Amino acid sequence: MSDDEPDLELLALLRQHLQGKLNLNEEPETGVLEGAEYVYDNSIDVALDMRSCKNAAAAIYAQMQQKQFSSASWSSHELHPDRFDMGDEGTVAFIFTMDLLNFSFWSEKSEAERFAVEYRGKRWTGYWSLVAGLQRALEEGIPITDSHFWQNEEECTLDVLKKVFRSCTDEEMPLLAERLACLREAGQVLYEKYKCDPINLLDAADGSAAGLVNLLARDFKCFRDEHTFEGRRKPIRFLKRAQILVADLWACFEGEDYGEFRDIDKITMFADYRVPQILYNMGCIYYSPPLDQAIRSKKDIPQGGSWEMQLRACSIWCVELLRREILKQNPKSQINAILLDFFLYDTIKEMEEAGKEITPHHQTRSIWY
Ligand SMILES: Nc1nc2c(c(CN[C@H]3C=C[C@H](O)[C@@H]3O)cn2[C@@H]2O[C@H](COP(=O)(O)O)[C@@H](O)[C@H]2O)c(=O)[nH]1
Repeated sequence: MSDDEPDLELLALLRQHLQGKLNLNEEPETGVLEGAEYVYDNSIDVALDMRSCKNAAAAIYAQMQQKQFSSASWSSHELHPDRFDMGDEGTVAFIFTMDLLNFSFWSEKSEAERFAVEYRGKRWTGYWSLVAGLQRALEEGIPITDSHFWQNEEECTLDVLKKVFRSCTDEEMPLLAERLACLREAGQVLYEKYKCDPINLLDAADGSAAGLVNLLARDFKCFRDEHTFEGRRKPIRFLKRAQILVADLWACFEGEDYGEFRDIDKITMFADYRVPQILYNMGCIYYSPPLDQAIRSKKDIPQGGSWEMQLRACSIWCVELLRREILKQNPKSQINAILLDFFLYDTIKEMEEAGKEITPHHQTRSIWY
């Protein structure tokens, strides 16, 4: 659109504002917490144990203090991009690509046989296989974080994506075709609306975390993680990858530059398959017998079904209650849902690494988490 052409979308927004239908000065909301509480209030298969939540809040706070857990912990992971090495634009492109593809790494195979990426002399599984694959691809000269590449159907093929995430076992990364579709769609949307660069998306969000989450959900189908719950007219919004994208930017840039968001505390826990697992193992949430049995016997839990919706929403609500309890016990606490979530994810991974006896996470194969 040339400069002298009127921006019809902006004119429509201004007209609504002048008619009092829309307050442009109003800070945006994502609606995630409201939806989570609604599902929690209407859940029969997932419940919260308040006594355990109180105890867990105290234990978590003590451990976070002891570890001096902060947004700086993000960059301490050896595979996460170092923004000083990669440059600001390269880092934003990396994180955008990473959170476009940040879903569904779980495997039914053994540790030795499950999908794994070999990089820097180590075998990386789960989320870290994604990060390792991206880092390795860049080192091999594959422009995997460039949206022009994603749109090039001759160059960015399924075979190239298989190479990017090639496994050192016989198992391939799950949902590779779906991951390619996410890259294609994102490339197309960035071309149409954001001059091919996710930096322009950040500029459009104008420093609002909720605003950026809403832009991602509005413009990218592959970020629009919202689903109906038992006939409720308004969909329940989880927006997990849109939210973790904002959180990863905030943590990587330590709240400055491309990580500066005035309303970062509006971001909720990210409804994945790991945090519900640790909340269950801490006794904070518990399940109806049929759901408990299904998870323990590693049955597939259908995406979008009532059980899965309750699992995701009640976990968001549980982390919100933990955050409030921590604040009540420690009025000076600066812990937001992001740091709590990151800590819980890292903790369950450490427990698994240490061979601790933990019950399985729920198994839903989906592009949403
Ligand atoms: N709620 C939540 N979900 C998270 C993460 C992360 C990694 N975040 C890093 C950044 C800062 C933190 O300190 C972490 O080091 C991945 N996931 C999700 O888990 C699943 C992968 O599990 P597994 O297959 O076992 O690796 C998959 O759905 C993935 O999207 C998190 O932090 N919170």
